[in-house]
Order: sequence, then structure tokens, then C-alpha cells
Amino acid sequence: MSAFAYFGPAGTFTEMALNRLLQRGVVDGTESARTVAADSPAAAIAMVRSGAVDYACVPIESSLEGSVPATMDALVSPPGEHRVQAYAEVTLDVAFTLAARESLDADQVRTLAAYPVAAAQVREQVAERFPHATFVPASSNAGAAQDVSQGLADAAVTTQIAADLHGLVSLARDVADSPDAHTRFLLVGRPGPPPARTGADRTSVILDLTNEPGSLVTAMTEFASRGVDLTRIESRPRRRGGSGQYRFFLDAAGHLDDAAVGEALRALHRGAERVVYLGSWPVDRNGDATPPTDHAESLRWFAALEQGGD
Ligand SMILES: O=C(O)C(=O)C[C@]1(C(=O)O)C=C[C@@H](O)C=C1
Repeated sequence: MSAFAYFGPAGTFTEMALNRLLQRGVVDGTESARTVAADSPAAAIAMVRSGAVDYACVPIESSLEGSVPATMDALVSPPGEHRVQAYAEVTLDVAFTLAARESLDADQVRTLAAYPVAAAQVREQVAERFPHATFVPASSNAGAAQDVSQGLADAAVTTQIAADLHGLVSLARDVADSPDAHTRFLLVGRPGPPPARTGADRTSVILDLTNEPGSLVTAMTEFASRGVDLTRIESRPRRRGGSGQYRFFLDAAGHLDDAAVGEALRALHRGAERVVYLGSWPVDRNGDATPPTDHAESLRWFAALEQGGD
């Protein structure tokens, strides 16, 4: 049996994402899984590092709010600790339920408990439908429902599951400022062999670069010159070692076993101060993950030369 932590409590989108990953059987041990709620993405990942659980499911990227900083910072290993590695991803459509302890008119909603990432995704809709409401921060979408059930706010921006779990009444369903809002989640474990290449994979690395002109351009060129598409580039402060020091999170289309990606990573390792491999895994919703194919052809040509071929 394997244990899986998720950013909880029960009823978050992250729990739904984990359930989807378990149904798909993306790693060993999903048939008899034990799931554990954690207070934050960082707490879920810390449980992986300490060995308390085998995997953690965490949100990584929202289509409306961008990368989730709390998760990115937690993916960076503290000095002296092993890295963590992602093995799978799932993308969920995200629409929120606004719920209260009893049926309320729109102008009776004065305080609205919301996880800040969620508030940012419904701000326009809320201003239109609940013009007198002010957001008060909650610890997660499910936490918002819990707060309302305890009388801490008039209504919650939450998930339908969490509203039901806490016995709340829905005031509005499917609320989102963009109709195709979605969030991508990662399943993170301790280091191991990546899942087999599928031909539609994502590879992720964290780079610490020397602070000198052109170091980021040079790193990105290792991918570009090999025809590898970068699907996400983010920077975060290093938090240690003084202000103005950043690290870079790069997602590339392709797998460690795609020749072009492997070569790019080896070149990065030669040039960067530190390269942390975050894994290679199948892309859930494809569109931008096709690895370059011509590179394998150049390797075949080179191998043939060594054998005396043309
Ligand atoms: O609180 C939740 O329900 C979560 O799963 C977290 C989270 C996030 O942090 O991005 C996930 C999806 C939504 O975009 C809003 C919140």
C-alpha cells in the first residue's frame, strides 16, 4: 500500500486531482492507496521528503493565475536534502461554487471566504453578482467552506464537494471569470526512474545560474538550438544568498529519453551552477509537447559514421 498526501482538507480541487491520478493508476500502489490531507503544498511535499508518504499531489499552474508560487518554492530541496521528482500530471477544469449556511440574497453576502488563488479567478463575477461582498482569506477552497460552516464569513468561494461536505447551500455554481479556467496538478515523489517515454511528455528542471550577462539566454539556447520547445519559464527568488538572486524553472516538451532533451540537459549541467531534474512524465492535455524528431536522425547518422557508414 502506498500513501498519498494532497493539499487539503477534504473537498479541494487537489483532492479531486489526486483521485483522478489514482483512478488512472499512474504509479505503483494506487490500487490500495491511503490518502492524507496536508495543510499546504509545502506540507504535502515535506511529507514526501520525510518518508511519511510516498507521493504528494500539489497544484502547479492555473490558467488564470499562472504558476503556484507556494508549490514552486517547495519543489526546491533545502541544502543537504534529496530532490523530489514529478511522475504524473493531471489538468482539471476549475469552476467554483459560492455557498452559504442558508439561502441568502445577493446583497446579504457581505463577507466571502476565499482562498486567494480562487478569489483571483472569480473577482469579476463576484463584483457583478455579489456587489457588496468583501473577500476574507481562507486556507484553501475547502477551508473556505469550513470557515462558513463555523460562522466566520457569510459565504464561501469553494468546490461543490466541499460545500456538500459542510452542509452548505449553493448560491451560485460554475462561477469563473473565464469559462475555460483550468489548473494543472503534479504527483511528486522521491527520486526514481521516470515513467517510460510516451512521445507526448514534459521534462522539468530548476536552474541556478551564475549572475552574469547572457547566462539565461545561454541556458535557453541549449534547448532552442536542439529544436526543443520550452513550454514554461518562471523565475523565483532564491531566498538564500542575498537579494537579486533568482532561480529558473523550465518545462520542456519531451522526455529525458528524447535524444535532444537529454543532450540539452547534459549541456546545461556543464554550464549552470546547479541543475535539479524535476522529472519527465506524460502530458495530460497535449498540444505543445511533441519532441523534435530530426535529432534522433542526426544521432543515427553519427552512429553510422562511427561504423564507417555514409
Ligand atoms: O484549494 C483548492 O481547492 C486547491 O486545490 C488549490 C488550488 C490552487 O492552489 O491552485 C487549486 C485549484 C484552483 O485553481 C484554486 C486553488
